[in-house]
Amino acid sequence: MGSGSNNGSSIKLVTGDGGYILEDVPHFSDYIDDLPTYPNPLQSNPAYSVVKQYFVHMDDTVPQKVVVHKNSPRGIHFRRAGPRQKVYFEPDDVHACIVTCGGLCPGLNTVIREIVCGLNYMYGATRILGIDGGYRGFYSKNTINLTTRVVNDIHKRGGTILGTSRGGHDTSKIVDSIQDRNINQVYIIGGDGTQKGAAVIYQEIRRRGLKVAVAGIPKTIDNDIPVIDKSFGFDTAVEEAQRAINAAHVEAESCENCIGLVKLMGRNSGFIAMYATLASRDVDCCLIPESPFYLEGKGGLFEYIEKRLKENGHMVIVVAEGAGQELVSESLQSMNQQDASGNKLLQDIGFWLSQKIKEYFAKPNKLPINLKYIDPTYMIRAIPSNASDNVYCTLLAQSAVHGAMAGYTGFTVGLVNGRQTYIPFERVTEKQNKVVITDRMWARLLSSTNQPSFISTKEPCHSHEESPAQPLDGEIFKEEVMTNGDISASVP
Ligand SMILES: Nc1ncnc2c1ncn2[C@@H]1O[C@H](COP(=O)(O)OP(=O)(O)OP(=O)(O)O)[C@@H](O)[C@H]1O
Ligand SMILES: O=P(O)(O)OC[C@H]1O[C@](O)(CO)[C@@H](O)[C@@H]1O
Ligand SMILES: [Mg+2]
Repeated sequence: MGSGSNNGSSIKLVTGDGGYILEDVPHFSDYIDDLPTYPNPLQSNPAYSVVKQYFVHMDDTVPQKVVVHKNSPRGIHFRRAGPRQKVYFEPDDVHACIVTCGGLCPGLNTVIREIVCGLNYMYGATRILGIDGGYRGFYSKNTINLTTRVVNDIHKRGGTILGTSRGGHDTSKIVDSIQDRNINQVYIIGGDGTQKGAAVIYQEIRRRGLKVAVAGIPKTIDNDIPVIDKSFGFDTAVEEAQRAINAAHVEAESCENCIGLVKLMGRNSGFIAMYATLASRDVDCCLIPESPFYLEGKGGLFEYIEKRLKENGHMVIVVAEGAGQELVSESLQSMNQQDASGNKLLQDIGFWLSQKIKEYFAKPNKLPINLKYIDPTYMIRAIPSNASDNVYCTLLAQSAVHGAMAGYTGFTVGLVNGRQTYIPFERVTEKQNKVVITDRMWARLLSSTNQPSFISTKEPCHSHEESPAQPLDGEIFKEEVMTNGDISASVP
């Protein structure tokens, strides 16, 4: 076994036989000497002490890649999440806080609830503060006392009882507030931006030599966080999107030459649109940011709509909000506006597309059409999480609590190949997860909708700089298949 850190990266690397690499997460002992440890109170907890091997072995790790060839190196692993024999906090020492940042997502309240209940019921820790309204709440708002009583029913509600915001990340003010309040466990729930913010908070805490654990719980309705199998709330959102698609289908079927158009969320990644389409089977065309499309001419959207209406008398189109942004900018003046976090504000592709389709079919000799536009974007993320997401949120929250109690810090919890793990912040913030349009999942979608691929007949309307060329089976590349359908490739 060897250890060190990667070139140009701060990740703790441990190497082993057969090309084994552990991308480890930081621990208090990396920068604070001689900290006392205590036996894990779960050892005498009647619920857990009956579970054989309840504690995670210190050497347990989870491979990032489970599809391997006989000569493949063992590759990258992440530390397995779960309770450890020794903890770094006594129950009365713990002073935790929880913050939620970025957009809403089903399951936020469940994660908050389960952090509070996990700390209390598993570790006897009761001092837990809620930070009001995202990062800026650390230095501009009063805190909220979170007890098991306060959080008891919150998982049945959508949104976040703590409130959320974009922007306002002032690292020194946030860490000053953590230090002034004697907080020693910080649970940060949010998307890619939030995890970047959590990484700098961790670095500043470490620079100040504080015994404060920083744990991230990845949240995003867009499912754009890399490495992890999928983000919580995604399933719930896809399920809710079905209702809108179903309504569009019922409307479209009910009158002649009718088009039902549904806009779904997905700023840079079209996972919601893709999964909702695959699940529904009523969709004739799914447009996502990763797959450029065009309207006019051979192989274009209008030609396909005409064909489908002639064949079927109706059709359903699903468009992700980030799709075709270049097309919209070409015809409307692009304003290049950003939100408070610096995310590009999108033009309304759904409304624009509705207008364009109506204009096209209003021309002489074209089919007279009816178009029903449904925009359920905020509805799919403002609902409570479904049963499966509730369980998933519980496991994520408990994993975060176990990690912080065991002295790990600077980590994001995440499901990797079905196992709970601790992942270094850098791994989940270095890129965004996207639908790979040369992957089998997108091929499945194309074959289910029969839509044109919009590839090759015309120059793409926008480039693919961010997504590397993805090889299919049989090429000389190794491929890394994630359960969310992503494939990332590297030369052997
Ligand atoms: N590079 C960064 N460094 C520090 N803080 C950041 C960074 N990027 C974003 N943040 C902060 O993280 C918070 C959330 O970011 P953002 O609004 O991009 O949402 P997100 O976490 O990506 O969630 P989502 O995109 O799923 O809604 C904001 O308060 C923002 O200021
Ligand atoms: O709440 P806001 O700022 O309008 O956020 C909208 C964005 O947030 C997301 O839901 C991600 O959280 C995107 O899908 C969407 O573009
Ligand atoms: Mg984001």
